[in-house]
Amino acid sequence: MYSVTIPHTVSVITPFERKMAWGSSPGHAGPQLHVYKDLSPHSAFVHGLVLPTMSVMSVDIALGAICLFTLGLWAYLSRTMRDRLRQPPGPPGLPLIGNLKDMPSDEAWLTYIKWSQQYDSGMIRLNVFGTNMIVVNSLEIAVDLFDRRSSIYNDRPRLIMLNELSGFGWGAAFTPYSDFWRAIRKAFHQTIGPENMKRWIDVETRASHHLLRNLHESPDSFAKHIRHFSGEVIMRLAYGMDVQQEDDPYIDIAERGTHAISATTNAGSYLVDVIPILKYVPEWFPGAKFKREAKAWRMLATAMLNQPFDFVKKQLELGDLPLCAASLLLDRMDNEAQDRLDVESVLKSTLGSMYAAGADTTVSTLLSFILAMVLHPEIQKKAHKEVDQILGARRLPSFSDRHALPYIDAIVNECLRWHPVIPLSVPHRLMQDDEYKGYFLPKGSLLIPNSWAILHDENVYPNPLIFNPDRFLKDGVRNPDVPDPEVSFGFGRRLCPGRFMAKESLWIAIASLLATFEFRKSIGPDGSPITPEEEYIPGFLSHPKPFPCDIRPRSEERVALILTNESDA
Ligand code: HEM
Repeated sequence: MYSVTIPHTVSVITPFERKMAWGSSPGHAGPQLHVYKDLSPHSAFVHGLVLPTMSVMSVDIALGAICLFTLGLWAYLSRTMRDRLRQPPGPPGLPLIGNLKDMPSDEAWLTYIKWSQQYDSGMIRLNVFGTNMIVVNSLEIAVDLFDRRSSIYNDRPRLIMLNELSGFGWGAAFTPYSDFWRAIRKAFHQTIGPENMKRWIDVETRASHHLLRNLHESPDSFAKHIRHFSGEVIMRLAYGMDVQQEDDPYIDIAERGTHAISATTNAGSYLVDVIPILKYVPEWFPGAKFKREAKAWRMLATAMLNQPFDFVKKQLELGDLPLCAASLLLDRMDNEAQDRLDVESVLKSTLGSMYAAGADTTVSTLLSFILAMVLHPEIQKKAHKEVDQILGARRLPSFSDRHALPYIDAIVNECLRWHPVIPLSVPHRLMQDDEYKGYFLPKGSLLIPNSWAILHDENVYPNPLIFNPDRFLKDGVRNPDVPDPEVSFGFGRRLCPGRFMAKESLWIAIASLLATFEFRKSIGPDGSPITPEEEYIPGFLSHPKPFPCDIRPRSEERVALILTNESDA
């Protein structure tokens, strides 16, 4: 009844050998052709070796298919059940799509806090199309995983739209955990690490003076001036470039590049990140708009990476490159053996990442500062008082005043905490299976730190929704019992390498703005003040929605200070 075909490659093996034969050999791509000594019609059939005759074929196919299906289903269910039982709790989800329908579109961090309360767990597990996601809502767990187990919790997910299609793979924040990434981190440390920040004091102070002048000229364009401040600091510090005060072409490219990055990193924007095979859809295919967008963004990504670096090369040839991160790195890299890596790529990625990761983040925090000042005149008054005690209307602040202005430091901290720029921090990818507090965390899981939840923990920051710089002070000085909002800069080995620069730029800008300007509610057409809403644009990076604001110099003496400050001479 049966005809058995044994191909040339077939061998006869024992049950032990059978165990070893499945999937264990290098390069093995699936079941191999073997016939077992205890060959029974069905077992042989299941392994695809028997070509049955027509008379019993349909019955055998049906039986075989049922067996296969049952075995597969059993394996799938038992694995899923086992993993689910041992994984952190979370909404149950549906077959195949998992929690796709549960995923919150707006202010996701609030939904994650709610689930944490509902499931009484500091970590929540979600699954979308088979991708395991673990939202970390508690500082304790974040420290345990990202800091104490940092060697396995600091990779990044595969970002198809951003890295592979749009060409932003050079960005440090999106680079996998690798030697290349380590070289970039080292370059950051050598240029804007804590002991190097003194080098950039003049750059930051000068840009803050330009900010004051621009604001005096056109106060209604305050958002544009803040953006320019941040761009000016980074372009000068990274590439030694003195940018134009209006319409600078390099800032323009970098700005457009960062917009593209925001558009692609907003969670759920692109289906191709969930269904990678879509990457191969041709551009002309209906619905393949993402491919055409990616093509345009690739040009921006290349320009953003190369154009300012070409400027550096040109200045080097002319012997006219001032002290900047590029000049420091070129000096060091010449002296250090870095043969394994492409030195120029490391350099370009480091410098390009400064703008990509540093510009928008600083802008958002400064806009939150202005919003807070408009909403809380009493806090602004207190800040003015502190600044005036030290500076009067005689001079603008400098970094040497910092120790004497604790309230300004507290305002910077509160701006970072109140509306964290990245409320759900950049996802970290788990590099191997792990177990934590009895839970099984599978390799490849994406860990999403809920920075908002941690920075709004009532036990640490009472009344967390209220803007209150005093929470960081005790008897007028820094209260050591209240932690700095370092969490706003991320976690573990991926912790923001630009945080020292960010905090200094924020400090000098905020101190200078308070020394010279007053921020008030605008007056509406009916003559009554307009209270701006505390509303933020949804997205990966959180920005205040545009709001009206009346900005005026505090006195004529301060106008004189703004117009005649020394660093512009
Ligand atoms: C208010 C300002 C800033 C905030 C709130 C901020 C916040 C963050 C956060 C949350 C991360 C992700 C950390 C993680 O994955 O755990 C990050 C990464 C990063 N930041 Fe910042 N950042 C700021 C300014 C800057 C500046 C000024 C620079 C550089 C000039 C910079 C460069 C970077 C880089 C390169 C990364 C990627 C690090 C990596 O993946 O290894 N940031 N930042």
